[in-house]
Order: sequence, then structure tokens, then C-alpha cells
Amino acid sequence: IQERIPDSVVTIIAEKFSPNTTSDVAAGLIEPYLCDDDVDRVISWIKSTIQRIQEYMDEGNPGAEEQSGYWLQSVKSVPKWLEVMKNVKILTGNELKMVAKRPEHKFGIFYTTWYLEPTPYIKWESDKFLKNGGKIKNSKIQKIEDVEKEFGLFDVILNCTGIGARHLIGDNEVFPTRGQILKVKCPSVKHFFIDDQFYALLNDTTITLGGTADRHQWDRTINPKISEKIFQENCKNIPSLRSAQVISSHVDLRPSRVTVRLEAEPDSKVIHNYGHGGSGITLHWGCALECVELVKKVLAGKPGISKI
Ligand SMILES: Cc1cc2nc3c(=O)[nH]c(=O)nc-3n(C[C@H](O)[C@H](O)[C@H](O)COP(=O)(O)OP(=O)(O)OC[C@H]3O[C@@H](n4cnc5c(N)ncnc54)[C@H](O)[C@@H]3O)c2cc1C
Ligand SMILES: NC(=[NH2+])NCCC[C@@H](N)C(=O)O
Repeated sequence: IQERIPDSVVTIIAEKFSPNTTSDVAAGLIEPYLCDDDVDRVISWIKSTIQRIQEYMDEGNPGAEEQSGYWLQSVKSVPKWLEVMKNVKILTGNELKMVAKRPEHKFGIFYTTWYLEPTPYIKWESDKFLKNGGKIKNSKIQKIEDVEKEFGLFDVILNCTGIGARHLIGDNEVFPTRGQILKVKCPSVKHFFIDDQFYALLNDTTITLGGTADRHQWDRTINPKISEKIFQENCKNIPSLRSAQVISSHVDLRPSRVTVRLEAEPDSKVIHNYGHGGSGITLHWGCALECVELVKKVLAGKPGISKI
């Protein structure tokens, strides 16, 4: 918003900041997951995110790269969003035999996507934001009406609170899908490997192993038994992981919702952008650009500097 609406002073108000947000836990795989949104809307958002990743990569920043690998399925699915990926190839019977590790690996797709590690990326965006006059305030907001009581009047307020929207504005349609992951070091793993339940995803110096997806589970405590199962099951898919060095375990709550809520409240200065499920990194820049257009509509050509 700061980049696209020059006559604006933007303030970010948050209870938690990177590296302590849900976004920081994300593996950074660019792929829509647990996101039942309209596929054309999702594809449009992903395309914008990929352009932003390219800009970030072109500057030589860490934590972003292409990654290729295998998606093995028990039931054949060739979703439309694969059209934004590169090198998409349906595995032949013989190729499947070479990579399948379980009887349920009945169909496979090879493709190239990207990863965008959230923490270094958020730092890149935050540094630019602050350098260009953005403000940051640390506060837990109880009700959205309290924003202006605590911080003065704004011309537009964006609600990007993820799972927090459930309590902030009482949207019971947004619910947690608990996810637990491991970060391991295993330089010999050069491809991602995703199947119906588990995954191994590339990052700059680690492999992210997942994963769980427990709906309506709020517990952010790491369960060591789950970590062990994630490790063992991924070793079945990629035997060379047996030599991996486990670095850390993480848990967080995917802000799940039937659809992403990205809309301006009628006759209000509030714009909502939450409920991205397991796809917030994947969709983020496309959603941000759509927010810019909604902000412009709320401002409706207002002269002078706008407070957002
Ligand atoms: C284990 C796991 C793996 C994942 N892997 C991927 C992946 O590979 N690719 C992908 O695209 N997505 C992935 N995701 C999903 C992704 O992490 C989320 O969709 C994304 O983080 C949502 O971003 P957000 O900015 O909406 O929410 P958050 O990152 O949670 O940010 C919300 C912000 O709002 C603030 N906030 C909330 N409530 C309040 C309040 N009342 N007052 C003040 N501030 C408040 C918070 O402090 C925080 O700063 C994964 C998620 C999990 C759990
Ligand atoms: N399982 C699958 N199809 N893809 C991997 C999901 C990784 C990440 N979005 C997450 O855990 O939310």
C-alpha cells in the first residue's frame, strides 16, 4: 500500500512481529493448500506473488529459489493451478515405479515451483517499509473499534490478523488447522517430495518436514511423538533423510476459512484480508495488490495525505 499509494502514511499495529508470527513457521512452499477459494482467483494471486519473488530473488536476497520435485497421490488430481508452475510432467508408469515408496503412491506429478522463506522475506519488506516512513506499533487490539481509540483516526483500516480475526471481529468462519513441522539439515536431498499426508520441502539450508493438518485444534505445544512420526514417515519417502540432522520443531495454526476474506466492509473504512489457510505465503502479494485497489476505492480520490 505504501509503495502503490504514495500519499499515504501507513502504520502496522500488531501483537506479534516476525519471527513470532504464523507466517514465520510456514515452509514457504508456493502452492495453494487447504485453500478452497475460486481457482482463477487463486491463480491470479499466485502469479503476482511469483513476480514479487522474482524481484526479491533478482536482488540476490536469501531464502527464495526454485524447487523441483514429486507430488505422489493416492487419487489422481491435476489441479488447474499447476498451470502457473514450471516443467509440469505427469509421471509415466515406469517413472512412478522409480519414485513411489508406498502402495498408495498410485499417481505422480513432477513440477517446479518456488520457496519463499518468510522470515528473511518479511525482514526485506519491513526494512523497506520503515525506510519509506512506515510506522510500527506493538499492541494487542481487543476490538477493531479500539484501533482509533488507541492510535487516533485513520482513513482506512486493514484487518490482516490471520487466525486472530476470529476473536478480533468475531468471525467464527475462521478456524485453526494446526500444523507441526521439523527443520532438518540433509544436503543430499535435492527435490521436494509431497504425498497425501507428508512432505519434505526445500529451503536454503534446511529441509522442512511435515506435516499435520488438524482442524479446530488450538494447541501450539510441540508434540515430540508427532515430530518423530513426521521424521520417520518422511524417511520412508526419502530414505537418505535417515542421515538428517534435526534442527528444530515448530507448531502453528493455519488461519483456515472456506474462502479467503478479502473485501471492504460496506459503508466502512475497514478492509479485511485474512483466512489464507495453508497458502498465505503463496497468495500474499496478489492479495496485497487487491487490497491496494480496495483502499483506493475507500479513499475515493481523497486529497492530501491518507492515514492507513
Ligand atoms: C506448519 C505450517 C506450514 C505452512 N506452510 C506454508 C507454506 O509452505 N506455504 C504457504 O503459502 N503457507 C504456508 N502456511 C500458511 C501460512 O503460514 C499462513 O497462511 C499465513 O501465515 C497467514 O498469514 P497472515 O499474515 O494472515 O497471519 P499471521 O502471520 O498470523 O499474522 C497475523 C498478524 O496479526 C497480528 N494479530 C492477530 N490478532 C491481533 C490482535 N487482536 N491485535 C493485534 N495484532 C493481532 C499477529 O500478531 C500477526 O502479526 C503454513 C502454516 C503452517 C501452520
Ligand atoms: N501437503 C501438500 N499438498 N503440500 C504441502 C503443504 C505445505 C504448507 N502449505 C502447509 O503445511 O500448510
